[in-house]
Amino acid sequence: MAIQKKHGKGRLDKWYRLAKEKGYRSRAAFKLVQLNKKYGFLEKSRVLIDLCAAPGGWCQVAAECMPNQSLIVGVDLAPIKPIPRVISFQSDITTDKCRAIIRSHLKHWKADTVLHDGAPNVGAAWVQDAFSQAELVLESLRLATDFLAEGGNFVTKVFRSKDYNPLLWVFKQLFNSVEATKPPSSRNVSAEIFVVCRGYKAPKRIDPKFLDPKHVFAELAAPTPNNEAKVFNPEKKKRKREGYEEGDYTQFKELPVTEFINETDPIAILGTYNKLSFQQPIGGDMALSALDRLEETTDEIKQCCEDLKVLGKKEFRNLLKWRLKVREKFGLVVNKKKSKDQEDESEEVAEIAPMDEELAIQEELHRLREKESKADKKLRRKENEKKRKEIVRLQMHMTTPMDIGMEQVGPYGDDPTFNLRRIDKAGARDAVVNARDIPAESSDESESETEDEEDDVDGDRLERELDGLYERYQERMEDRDTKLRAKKARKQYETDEWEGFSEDNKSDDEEEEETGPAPLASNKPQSDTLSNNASLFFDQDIFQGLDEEEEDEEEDDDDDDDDEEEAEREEEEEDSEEEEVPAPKQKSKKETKKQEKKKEKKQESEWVDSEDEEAEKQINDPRKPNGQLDIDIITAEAMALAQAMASGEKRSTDIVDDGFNRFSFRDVDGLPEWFLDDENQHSKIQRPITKAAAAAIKEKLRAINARPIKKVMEAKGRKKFKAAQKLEKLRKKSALLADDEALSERDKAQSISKLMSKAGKKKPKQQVKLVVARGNNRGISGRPKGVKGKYKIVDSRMKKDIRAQKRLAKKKQ
Ligand SMILES: C[S@@+](CC[C@H](N)C(=O)[O-])C[C@H]1O[C@@H](n2cnc3c(N)ncnc32)[C@H](O)[C@@H]1O
Repeated sequence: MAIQKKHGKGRLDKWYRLAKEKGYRSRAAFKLVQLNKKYGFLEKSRVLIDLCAAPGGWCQVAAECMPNQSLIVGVDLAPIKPIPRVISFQSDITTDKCRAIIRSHLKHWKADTVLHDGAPNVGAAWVQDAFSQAELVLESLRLATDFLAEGGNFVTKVFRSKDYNPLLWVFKQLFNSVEATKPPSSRNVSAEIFVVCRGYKAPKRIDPKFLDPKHVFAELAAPTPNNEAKVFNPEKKKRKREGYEEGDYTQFKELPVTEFINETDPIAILGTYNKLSFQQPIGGDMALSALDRLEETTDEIKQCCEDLKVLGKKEFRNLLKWRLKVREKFGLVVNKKKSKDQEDESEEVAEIAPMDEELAIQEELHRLREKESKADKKLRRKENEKKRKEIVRLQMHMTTPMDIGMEQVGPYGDDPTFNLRRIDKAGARDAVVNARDIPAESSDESESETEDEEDDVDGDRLERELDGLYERYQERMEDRDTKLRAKKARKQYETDEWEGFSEDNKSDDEEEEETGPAPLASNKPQSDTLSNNASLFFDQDIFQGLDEEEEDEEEDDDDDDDDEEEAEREEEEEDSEEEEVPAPKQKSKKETKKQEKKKEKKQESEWVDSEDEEAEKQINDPRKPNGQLDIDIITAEAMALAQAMASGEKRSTDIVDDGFNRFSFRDVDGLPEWFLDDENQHSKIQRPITKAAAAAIKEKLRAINARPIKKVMEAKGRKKFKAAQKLEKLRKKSALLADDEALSERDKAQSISKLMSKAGKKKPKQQVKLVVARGNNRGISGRPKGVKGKYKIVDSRMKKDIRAQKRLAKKKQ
């Protein structure tokens, strides 16, 4: 409050800090922010009166939320420092003078909203203190009825007391809708709630009794007690919910701290009072007057005493502990070890001290239990997360880089074999098992030579293993079904064109095929074209260096090429200028180097890199690596022939024999091309086709055709990408909302669900506006005047053309 002195440190609650941060003059500002968030009355108001406005937090919020050029008038007993866009003055809202000033500011305008956040000032010697909160509310309502426009809003603070219901009744007579709410920024310990009255009925005449405190808050005569009923149904004791005690309308209660030390029920004091004062009452205990000088009375304790309403559990515990210490110091607590007689003497202490200790112990226990359960939860969450990730990886057929596993189980997992459990294909696993014996490259430069030699030996072994693996791989490749290979080649071709957004789109078929480690080309496999197991295998640390080496080599290569060019240039220069340059020598050296490199490259190129290159090769080269012809069976004849061979009906020699027939040696010299084209269709042996072969080919073609075309895939990819982007945007927005401390949990949830539903809605398709090319639009090029968005210029000619086209189409049908 404006006059009441605020103790900055004592009110360090979240809203206080937020208000400071956002530049609001009071934490109360957030109450209006939250009320407006819920009811949205500020945005709709053009004229607003803020009664009891000092220091001006509500006025600031109103100025922020109301439309430009709105009229905001703030009044308070206390002065209000100027606020942009706000007219403020000092007056008592219960007086006619205040009414007149407001009128002078409003002129002929009516107010859309009247706000009232007044509370009778406590401690100051004002006459206005005589008013109770409820009376002040009624006064503000009276003022509101003078200025409110029909349909206007009245927002007021009320305290839960016995006057609350009569007040609500009055509001309901004057407004269409009356809702009581407690914004999150209002302290729970505070009895205040806010009543939002909307839709002022603006009656022509208001019965003065409605706004007269004497009538509104008049006590109803107590009904005559039914003593007979009492005998049979004894009265049950009800909890007192009326709010303030009779005759005690002050909100701020202060107690000398000495009372807190002396009293037998410290917890009740902490719950009732606002402040524990260190000012010693006249004639108080001298020893206690030195309380604030005790070393136990830390600054924190003093701050806690300043405002008990903002304290948390921890602070209360600290205060209780401090009280115990002080009591001990002043000899108010009898030590447990002391004799029983003494215990009897200080009856009160024996009762209270253990209670405090027990409280402390209980709280401590509770805290420990909470901590333990938190740790448990965290562990469980972590494990669940781990499992979830694993499942996702499995589902997506993603390769698991070795170091992901390491995260959880140490640098090499539980098992020093790099945990290659998943490589279950015998060849690969054997190789890995052998490979694991190879010590990892040591970064320690001071390793002895013998260790280096060992490394070399192991390196050779690794080479051998890789050779063996590759040979096995080649054998498997040869055994492959041609159908699957063609399929893969096609797929690979497609993925070359459009990779989409999924990390791994391999089909099950492909994965089944990719059992062995992928061949190496340029030593380093490309993980996105390898099978899971192969990628796992090549993800091992021992392969990591190879990449760099290769890059280095490439770089060297480039350098070599450059050097070579340079050398050549130099040679030319030498020829012309007859200078003595060791270029030829250099060149010969480099040439040999280059040749060596070429040789190496040639060897490497034999190691087919990945499915990608393999597929390409298969497309371009009709031969397999072993020299056999690589023919895909794509016709029913070929399939029938293959079936006959597979079932032993025919042998390869029969096929060769069949090759020699009457069409084998046709004399085509001098024949025209058109004739040959036609002839070729018939000048061949017509082989019988079996039903099964025809069905197999049909099925094959169906499978090929079932795959989406490239454009469809691209469109799908784009759609997926856009959806992902949208989702990401939404995620960011909702995270921002969730972090916004100014919003209540309910508001946050509402805003987020609003966002979601908005995002779910499809944008309506933009309508194309048809503009007829007549008048000013005749013969114009470009956008016609006054037309926004998509448009299409049409004319009568076009209409006729379209009609003619339709007629033709109909005729053709
Ligand atoms: C809780 S504060 C208002 C805070 C204000 N809404 C804000 O956001 O900064 C209550 C105010 O009511 C004022 N007040 C109490 N009785 C009043 C009266 N009779 N006339 C005018 N103002 C009064 C006090 O001066 C005090 O500043």
